[in-house]
Amino acid sequence: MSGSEEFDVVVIGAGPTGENLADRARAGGLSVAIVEGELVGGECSYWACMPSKAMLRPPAALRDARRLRGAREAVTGALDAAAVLRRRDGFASHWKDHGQVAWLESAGITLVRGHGRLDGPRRVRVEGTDWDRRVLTARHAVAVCTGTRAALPDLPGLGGAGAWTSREATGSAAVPARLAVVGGGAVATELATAWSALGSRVTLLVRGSGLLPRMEPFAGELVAAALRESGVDVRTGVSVRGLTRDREVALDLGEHGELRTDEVLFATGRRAATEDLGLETVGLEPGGWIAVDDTGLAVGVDGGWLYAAGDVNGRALLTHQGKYQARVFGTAIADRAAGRDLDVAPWGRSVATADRAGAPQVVFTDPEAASVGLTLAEATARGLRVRAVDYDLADVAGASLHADGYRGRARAVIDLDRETVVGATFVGSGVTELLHSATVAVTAEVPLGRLWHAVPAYPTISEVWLRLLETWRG
Ligand SMILES: Cc1cc2nc3c(=O)[nH]c(=O)nc-3n(C[C@H](O)[C@H](O)[C@H](O)COP(=O)(O)OP(=O)(O)OC[C@H]3O[C@@H](n4cnc5c(N)ncnc54)[C@H](O)[C@@H]3O)c2cc1C
Ligand SMILES: NC(=O)c1ccc[n+]([C@@H]2O[C@H](COP(=O)([O-])OP(=O)(O)OC[C@H]3O[C@@H](n4cnc5c(N)ncnc54)[C@H](O)[C@@H]3O)[C@@H](O)[C@H]2O)c1
Repeated sequence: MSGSEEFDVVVIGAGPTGENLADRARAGGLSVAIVEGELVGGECSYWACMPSKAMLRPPAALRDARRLRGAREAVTGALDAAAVLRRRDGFASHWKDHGQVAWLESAGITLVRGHGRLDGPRRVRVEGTDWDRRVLTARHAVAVCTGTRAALPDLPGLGGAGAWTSREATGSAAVPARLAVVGGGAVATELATAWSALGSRVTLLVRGSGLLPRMEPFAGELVAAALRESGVDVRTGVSVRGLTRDREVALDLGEHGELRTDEVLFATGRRAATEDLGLETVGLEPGGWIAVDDTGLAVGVDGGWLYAAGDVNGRALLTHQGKYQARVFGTAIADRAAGRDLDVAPWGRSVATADRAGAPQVVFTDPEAASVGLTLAEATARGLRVRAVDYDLADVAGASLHADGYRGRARAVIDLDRETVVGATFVGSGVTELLHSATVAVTAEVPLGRLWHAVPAYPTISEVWLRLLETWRG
């Protein structure tokens, strides 16, 4: 089949960002087509957030029980890895997308399956499997929401070695006896944690000096110490020079010798999925991140019609930030189409200010690492006059009740001129749900004087807020 159809908005990529942007534009009264080349739901649903967290939660529950005298006595068996992976398969919807397709239909969004490419201003050419080509024309906007792919280093032997990316590492049905993980970011640390708990002997090969380099240094230090205690061989300052596979994989580590393993996961970052997107037809360079302004408009494209949201613009590679941008940019598209004024002052309705000032992240390692806003180093680099206030979470009553021998730490980064919190980091078991309180404090710019009246319930881990404020006041 071949044809040309017109919609108010055409979205390329139906991951969490594309779905939400389409929904907002539709809610604003616009007709919307969404183009998807693989599964509706994107990376997050099938090969990233959902399956990885489903693999991490059962081991975490088991660890929690084992950390409590009286409860640990009731834990008599071992983790059932096969059952964990079957449960994981359910959270990945068995890699089928009919649930999300039904949602698109209920929202009145037209799904066009196939690979989308820009074909000049406001036009998207789609190549499908059961028809040659469809051309979609957008009256108001095209939104690129194509996400990222794993970025692999250019190493001798990598192509033929059957190395894992995050896709295989979140989808494997078998537990490798030995697994090498290359990288030190969120993907590497979470998947090293998961596969180690499921029974693999894991070696973590980190090029830099520590883990989780985007967070406060103590986050990576605490996570590395716990990984080592759980049996993971964490090696820093190590680079892979090349690899070969016969029955097993041999990694050349240069002066650090050779490592033999059954599987190797490269968790070495992401690259924008823009290399085969027709960007050259609208004057942009293929292959890179698509830079946008705070309303989502692509920089360097005339006419105010091309938007990019989510991972593909490189602002914050997190599902919730992609969905946030989708809400903001989708509403801006509808407002512009209706001729309504935008609200572009910082924190206004039409701008994604939180990407730069208040993006939260939880890394679901053991201990969990949760952060929002700026680290001390980032705040200092931005020229802010700041002070870091630290507190040992083990000294909080709620934490000591949560686990025997609790280990963890908290930091608030205080803007000394405005007396507000510009960043916060919590590392410890059970801190994930604490993070949103910090996100509210940072994005609402709550003055410390008022935060003093926000009383945390006793005895919860949230009492760390009181301790941080007491430490600040001295
Ligand atoms: C292992 C792992 C774990 C993660 N865990 C978390 C987590 O716990 N929390 C969190 O917030 N973030 C997590 N992330 C990051 C998260 O997955 C991404 O931020 C999120 O998926 C980005 O959403 P998106 O919609 O922008 O892009 P994607 O989810 O990548 O979706 C893009 C969609 O576009 C489609 N597409 C691409 N090109 C085309 C084209 N030319 N034509 C048609 N369709 C196209 C793709 O098929 C895909 O469906 C994790 C990432 C990884 C790798
Ligand atoms: N829980 C979560 O929120 C979560 C979980 C996973 C991923 N994510 C997001 O997905 C994105 C991708 O995560 P990631 O961990 O893949 O990327 P990353 O960029 O955070 O970390 C990549 C790591 O690989 C290392 N590296 C890069 N090239 C290398 C090379 N050639 N050899 C050896 N090491 C190399 C880097 O030094 C770094 O430690 C991040 O933005 C992350 O926040 C979020």
